[in-house]
Amino acid sequence: MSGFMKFVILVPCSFFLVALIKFLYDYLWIPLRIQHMLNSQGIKGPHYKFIYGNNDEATQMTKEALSKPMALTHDIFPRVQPHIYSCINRYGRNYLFWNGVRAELVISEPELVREILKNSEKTFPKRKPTIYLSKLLGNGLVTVEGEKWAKQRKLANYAFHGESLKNMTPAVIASVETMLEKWKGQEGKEIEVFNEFRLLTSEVISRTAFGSSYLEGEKVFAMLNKLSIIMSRNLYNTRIPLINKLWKPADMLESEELAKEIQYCVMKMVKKREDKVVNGEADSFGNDFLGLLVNAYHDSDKNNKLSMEDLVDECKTFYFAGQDTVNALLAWTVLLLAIHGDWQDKARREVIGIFGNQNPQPEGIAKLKTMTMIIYETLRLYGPPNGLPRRVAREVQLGKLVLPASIDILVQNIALHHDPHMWGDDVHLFKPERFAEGIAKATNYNAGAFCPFGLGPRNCVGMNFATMETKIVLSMILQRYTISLSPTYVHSPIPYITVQPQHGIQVILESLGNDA
Ligand code: HEM
Repeated sequence: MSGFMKFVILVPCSFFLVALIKFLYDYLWIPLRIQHMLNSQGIKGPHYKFIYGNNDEATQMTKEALSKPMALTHDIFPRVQPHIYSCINRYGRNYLFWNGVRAELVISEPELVREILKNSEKTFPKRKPTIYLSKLLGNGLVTVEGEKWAKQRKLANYAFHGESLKNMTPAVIASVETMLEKWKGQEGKEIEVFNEFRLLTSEVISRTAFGSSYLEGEKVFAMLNKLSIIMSRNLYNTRIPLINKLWKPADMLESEELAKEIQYCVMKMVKKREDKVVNGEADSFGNDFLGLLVNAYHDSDKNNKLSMEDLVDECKTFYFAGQDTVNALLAWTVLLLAIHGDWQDKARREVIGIFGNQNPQPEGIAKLKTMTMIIYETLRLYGPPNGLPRRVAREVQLGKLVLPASIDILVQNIALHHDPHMWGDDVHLFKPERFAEGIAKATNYNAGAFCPFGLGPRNCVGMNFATMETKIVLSMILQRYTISLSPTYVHSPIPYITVQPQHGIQVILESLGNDA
């Protein structure tokens, strides 16, 4: 064989060999080493399967669990996260899951949860978002890191706290009034409230944060909703090396299209704000959240400046997070009140005692103790199910464990909230009295045991806004109607980013004759 021929054969062979060794190192050696390291510290879990990890089992179990409705109980954990439920029962509260080739340490021990979430800025930061999540939220506040996060968080804190919240009350009330106006004449008939609350919460976030109406954001909401469904069905999707670079599945193509379209719609809204100032119709970009963002986009100080891309992502984030979450909370609370007439009566007595037949006002809202207990208990039973994702930035000690750098962590809040060791044998019953003396007492001063809004620096920036909105909506309904569950209701909680009622929530309202 000539020297040239040897060269032609040997060079590609050596490349192939190096690539193969690297591939086996990444996809076999590293996972097995991590598995051994954690197993030897007592962390067990289903075994690593080459490339796919445990994703196929998780997908299969979820499909099966969701294939039919369930009895009307609140024991939803085995249904909405069957794989996690079965692993916790088998391997304990902390176990190792293989999301493809990524090691994911699932944690549901309150002390460790607290430590992770309190140190979410540096030691346990957020993960790089999956492709589908980045299409949904981009570099918005939920996913962004470091200095950019600090800058964006400051703006959001300002827009959704204290005085700003008080100023939003009239817009929330006006949106509820529009919904209630539509309900007039529907007494004794069936109303599907999940969809009603979808429109309402869309209207509320549009008016309060973006100074527009639901109609203006309608397209954005619909597209974000589609993106969140696509993301949920790809939650346990394995990324196969190379193939994912060469071929894009239909879901990916659709997500890219939707993300482009959303960007276009949001930029149009921003332009409208800017034009008002340019045309002299307004002397500032406004004091609402969109106004603050547009101001930051025009800021000449580069420390405060926001790029157009970040502005669009922040709008996407708040349109989505501000609507989807409260929509689900309201719907499940109404279901629980419809089933538990005693708590419905207690909540109504409290509302009438504080507001009479008048619209809610901020000072009174702060006094709604029974309603706060009901909201906490609803969030415990039907809170967001997918967990809080983090990663380990560098080798670190967590409790007694030593964790290797760059593995992922999943704080499993649904497991925490449905844990009988923490909440007792009646864990699946709706008992708001658990929270009669506050969260600290209910959790035995274990901050990590109940965190529907997260914990630590990355906790929910919209928490006060969400509870204020929920309390206003429920107060205004309870002032006017009794709620009972329609016999047509089918209990089928389904996990998207929030837990949603698959077939809606059908209730029957009877007027109390108090048209406030
Ligand atoms: C019932 C309603 C809500 C629930 C249960 C909820 C839940 C959560 C949770 C658990 C987190 C922490 C995520 C993590 O640690 O990885 C979070 C963060 C966040 N939430 Fe909410 N949320 C709600 C309403 C809202 C509303 C109304 C808004 C906007 C107005 C909002 C905007 C955000 C944002 C931007 C973050 C990220 C904060 C950061 O990382 O600095 N949320 N939410």
